[in-house]
Amino acid sequence: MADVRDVTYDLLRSHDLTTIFGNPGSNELPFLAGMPEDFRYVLGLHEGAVLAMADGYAQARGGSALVNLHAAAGTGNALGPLTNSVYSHSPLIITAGQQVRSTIGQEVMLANVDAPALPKPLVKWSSEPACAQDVPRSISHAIHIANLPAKGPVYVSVPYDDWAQEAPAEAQHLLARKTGSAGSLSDSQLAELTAALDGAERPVLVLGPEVDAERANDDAVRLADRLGAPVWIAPSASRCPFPTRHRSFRGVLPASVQGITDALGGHDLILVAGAPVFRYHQFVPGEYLPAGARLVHLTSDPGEAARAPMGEALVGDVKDALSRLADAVEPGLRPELPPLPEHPVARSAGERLNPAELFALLREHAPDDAVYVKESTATTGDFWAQMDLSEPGSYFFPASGGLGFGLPAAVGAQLAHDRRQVIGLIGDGSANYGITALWTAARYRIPVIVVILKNGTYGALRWFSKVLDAGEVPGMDVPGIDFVQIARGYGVDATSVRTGAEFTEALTSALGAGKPVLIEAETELTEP
Ligand SMILES: Cc1ncc(Cn2c(C)c(CCOP(=O)(O)OP(=O)(O)O)sc2=O)c(N)n1
Ligand SMILES: [Ca+2]
Repeated sequence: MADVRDVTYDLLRSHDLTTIFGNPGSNELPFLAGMPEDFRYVLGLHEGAVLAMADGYAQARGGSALVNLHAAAGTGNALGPLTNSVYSHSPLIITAGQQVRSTIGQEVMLANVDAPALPKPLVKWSSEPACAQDVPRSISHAIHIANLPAKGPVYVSVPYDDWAQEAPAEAQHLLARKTGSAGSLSDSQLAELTAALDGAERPVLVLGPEVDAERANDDAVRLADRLGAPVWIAPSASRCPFPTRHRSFRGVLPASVQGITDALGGHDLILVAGAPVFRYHQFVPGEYLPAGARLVHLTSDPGEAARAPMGEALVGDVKDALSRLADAVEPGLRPELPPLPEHPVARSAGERLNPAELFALLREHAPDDAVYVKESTATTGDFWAQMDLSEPGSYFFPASGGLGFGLPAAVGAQLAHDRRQVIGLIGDGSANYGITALWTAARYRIPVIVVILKNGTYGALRWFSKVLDAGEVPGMDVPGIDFVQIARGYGVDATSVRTGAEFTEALTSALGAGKPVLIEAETELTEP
């Protein structure tokens, strides 16, 4: 007689979900007690770090990740980073332990009251199975719905007395289940869009995170080459969908209505692929589109298609659409674009490292296929101006701007990467939201490099208070944090640097260390 727990582990194994990111409580012990030998548990000391590590792991591996949290208190701690996962379309399978089924209504200690409602609207689907016998099917349901478009996190709460119950024989069918999406543009939709692109004087591509997530980067390059079109990354970029030294690359669009319209001025056809239209940030009202421009939006997410304030949208497989368009458009209709100018020269003026110089040194000394997980909000402009990113999966940023993603996600991404070096570029403000992930990196000897950009302040907010004309605002400075001592306290070797030469030496040593290393860089304050 197989019990619910055994069948559930078999189901998780059939979906390659054998790594559990978690932080346990009494409600979780009956599930974890039976963890098979071929599973591994990655302990995070705070559920926010647990969720963000799982998100970094899932995005880096291009698949799902399994999370196990402690009832309401654990789920609540994870909601911050979960705001990012819903917008990065991360297919996270989040499970949470629940009190004994018959006591939930009494709201006994550690009861997760109204559990499925707790993570909404930050999950695509959530459930607490109506009986123990439905637990395996509910988790199967969760796995499939998380991975069907538009992908996203899901949540299943399981009372802890369910695990030992006998599983229904028919649960065995779940182990063989497969689901997939077949949402491609029709031939007539493709033909109409091909004709529009061929007929456009000055088409432009705007690419978003889904292009990188679905590994459609090369398809986008082929389309840009055949169109002779410039390429922008959609605003509030959380991934890098296009090689940044390709002659078509024009940078990341500003996150304001009028800023985008100004940047796209003169183009008559704007093709947006794999991004919402658009993830505005600073409220700068203006014209949604340049005069005479037509916008067509390709996305797998009906929600993105429906909520956009302008343009036309086609919901389908973005990689399939870009690949078929690249085959169909007429090449050579427009002159080849000129090569890109060299990177701007970056110099540090005084006693502290200019972030642009730090990024230039990374470009020079880090592996070409390094993976950057960034959560330093005032240095974004410098980063994109200095970096040469060419491989898919090279860049991750919190998709909804919720801090606490970066440092843990860098740890999770490194756990997914045996070959590529992951480098976290974390602000001295952001670092504190997920700092406990340093312990996990040390505990499991995950060789991530974490660079703390220490300018002593919430740099982006200082800039934003100027944008909002808010004047002097309290709570902007974070002086006096010693990340070297903190890192060492969590078991991670660390060093502090102030010059380019010191940074290069520390980076080179960290690259060969084979263990987690933190580099605290005293940096100048710059603007996004
Ligand atoms: C969970 C959370 N809390 C607060 C903020 C607000 N916030 C905060 C506090 C920022 C400052 C980040 O400072 P930093 O040191 O990490 O980076 P920079 O100095 O480069 O801006 S940027 C920003 O949007 C947020 N986005 N997410
Ligand atoms: Ca800072």
